[in-house]
Amino acid sequence: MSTLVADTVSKRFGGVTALSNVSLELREGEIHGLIGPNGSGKTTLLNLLTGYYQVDEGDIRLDGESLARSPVQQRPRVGVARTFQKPRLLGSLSVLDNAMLGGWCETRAGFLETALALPRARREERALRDRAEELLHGVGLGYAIHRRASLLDHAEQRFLEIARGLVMRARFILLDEPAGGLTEGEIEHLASIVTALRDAGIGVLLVEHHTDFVFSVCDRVTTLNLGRMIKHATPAEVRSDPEVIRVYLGA
Ligand SMILES: Nc1ncnc2c1ncn2[C@@H]1O[C@H](COP(=O)(O)OP(=O)(O)OP(=O)(O)O)[C@@H](O)[C@H]1O
Repeated sequence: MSTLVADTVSKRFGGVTALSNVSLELREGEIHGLIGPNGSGKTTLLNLLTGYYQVDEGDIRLDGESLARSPVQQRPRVGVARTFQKPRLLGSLSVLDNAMLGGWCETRAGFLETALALPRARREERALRDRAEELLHGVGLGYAIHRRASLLDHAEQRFLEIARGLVMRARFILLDEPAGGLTEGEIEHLASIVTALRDAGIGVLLVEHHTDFVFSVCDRVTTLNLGRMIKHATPAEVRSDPEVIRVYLGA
C-alpha cells in the first residue's frame, strides 16, 4: 500500500515549538482528518508533508523513501499535491489554464519545442488540456472553464485548486481548510469530491475546523494540541475522547 508518512517529526520557529514528535500515516484510498485548536501545528505538519518546510527532526517518507531533504519542487513529480487556506490562483488566467498549470511538470517537451510548437509539444498540450477539462467537469466547474479565475467565487476557487492538484496525477492530496467559507450546500459538494478521490485510490488529508464535515467523511482522524498528537483513531473514537473534547470540541 502506498503511504505518505510523517515519522516523529519536530519543527521549531525560533523559540516556538510548532510540532514535537508527531507521526501521521496517510494511506492511499483513505480520507484522513487532521484537527486541533488554532496554533496546534496542523498547517505546519501539512507544510512538512508537502516540502514547504524542512523537518528539524524526524523524517517524511513516501512509500518508505525519505523526502525530508528533497525540495518542494519535487513534490508534484512524486504525486503529492496540496491546496492552500487562501486559494492561490493566477487570477488573470482562465480556469482551464490554471488547471493545466498542475500538469506541466509531467510534459517532456523542452522550452524550444514548446516555443516552436513542435509536434510533441502540441500533442502533450492537447493531452493536458483534455485531462484538465475532464477534471474541471469532475469537480463541477465545467460551466466555468473559459472564465477568468479572478471571477470565480470562493467555493469555485477551492474546487479549481483541487482540480489543479489532480491534473498533476496526485496520489496524495492535502487540503488546508477546504470547507472554510463554504456554505452547507458547497460543503456537501466538497464531500462528494473527496469521497470520489478516495474511491479512486487517492489519499486525502483534510486539515479542517469544520468537525461535522471531518467526522462524516474521514476514515481516520488525528488530533493535535500544542504541537503534540493527542489522539489518532476513528471519527467515532476521536469524537468521544475526553481529552479531545476538553481541548477542542468542547462539552
Ligand atoms: N512560518 C512561521 N514562523 C513562525 N511561527 C510559525 C510559522 N508557522 C507557524 N508558526 C507557529 O507555529 C505554531 C503552529 O502553527 P500552525 O499554523 O501550524 O497551526 P494550525 O493548527 O494550523 O493553526 P490554525 O488552525 O489557526 O490554522 C503557532 O504557534 C504558529 O504561530
